[in-house]
Amino acid sequence: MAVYTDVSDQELEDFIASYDIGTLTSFKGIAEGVENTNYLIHTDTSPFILTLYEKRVRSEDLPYFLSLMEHLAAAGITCPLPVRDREGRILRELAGRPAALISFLEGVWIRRPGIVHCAELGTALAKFHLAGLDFPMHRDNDLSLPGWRSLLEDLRGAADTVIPGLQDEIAGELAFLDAHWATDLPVGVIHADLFPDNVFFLGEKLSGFIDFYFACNDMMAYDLAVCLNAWCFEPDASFNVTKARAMLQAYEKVRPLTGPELEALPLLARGAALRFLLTRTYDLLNTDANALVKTKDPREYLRKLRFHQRVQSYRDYGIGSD
Ligand SMILES: Nc1ncnc2c1ncn2[C@@H]1O[C@H](COP(=O)(O)OP(=O)(O)OP(=O)(O)O)[C@@H](O)[C@H]1O
Ligand SMILES: N[C@@H](CCO)C(=O)O
Repeated sequence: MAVYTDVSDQELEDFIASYDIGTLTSFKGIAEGVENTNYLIHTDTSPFILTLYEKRVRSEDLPYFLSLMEHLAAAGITCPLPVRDREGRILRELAGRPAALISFLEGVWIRRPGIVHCAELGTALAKFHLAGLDFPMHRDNDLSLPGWRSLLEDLRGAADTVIPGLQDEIAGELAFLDAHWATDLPVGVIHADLFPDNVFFLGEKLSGFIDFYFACNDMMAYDLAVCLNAWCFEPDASFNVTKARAMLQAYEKVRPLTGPELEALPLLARGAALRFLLTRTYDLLNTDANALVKTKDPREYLRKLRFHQRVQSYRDYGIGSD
């Protein structure tokens, strides 16, 4: 997360007093992340995370995210739990923004995930997908094809100021994905942003997922495609097929992929790479210089996209036999 919205000491003290969680002892803004404002709160009972929802999160979607966390926790998936105030409300308002207090999840995120972390992720992601199957609410993925198209329009040619030629390259990829995008794969609740900074570990054991604010109903294999991008490339931009194999095999032990899901993986990986290339380019061009936030590099996702464009089959990701 980041800090886009400042909260005064008095506002925060009053806010915390409306919960039955003890007295506020300290709070600080968390600089990590790019989407929402997060504060780490300590009371004399426990730590909590206070989130103020910013630009990409629509307040009408918040009940979906917060209920999903409750649903997952009830199904045994470790994730933060929304805290209810004295009137039983989860969703509040603070400093003019929608806000919620959630429990603090123990663990740390892994800066350089190894094979063992990728395998843990595969298992946990498959369990998450199974647990989501009976979640009764629905939210479309607003960052799929139509969302990518409007992001490209919003760039109004400015992508070329980030990387020369980028605007046309994105438009070409979007036209390809428009013509070939998968439509009939198994769907369910997906996390849609499962980067290493959203997955906590205690030692080598995965301790939980955070940051459900892109969660939606979409193709479950698309979630794997996001993870292939976010977990299986090295800092020198090379693809680590051993990590991909570990992740996919662990996933399939819990939820085997169908033939069409396997066939669609290279296409889904291209779509996932384009999604983050677009949002990163957009953010680079539109982030307020005063916000306490470190924007992320779009070039990384352009390289990943080009890698997936060259992939011949899902076997290039380390699974299946010739
Ligand atoms: N429930 C939680 N328990 C412990 N730490 C948390 C929790 N939620 C958030 N954090 C901390 O805040 C940081 C940023 O959170 P988060 O990833 O949700 O932000 P974001 O703005 O949505 O970021 P991004 O979308 O870029 O991942 C995390 O890396 C973690 O340090
Ligand atoms: N995880 C995303 C930010 C949230 O959309 C990225 O690294 O670009």
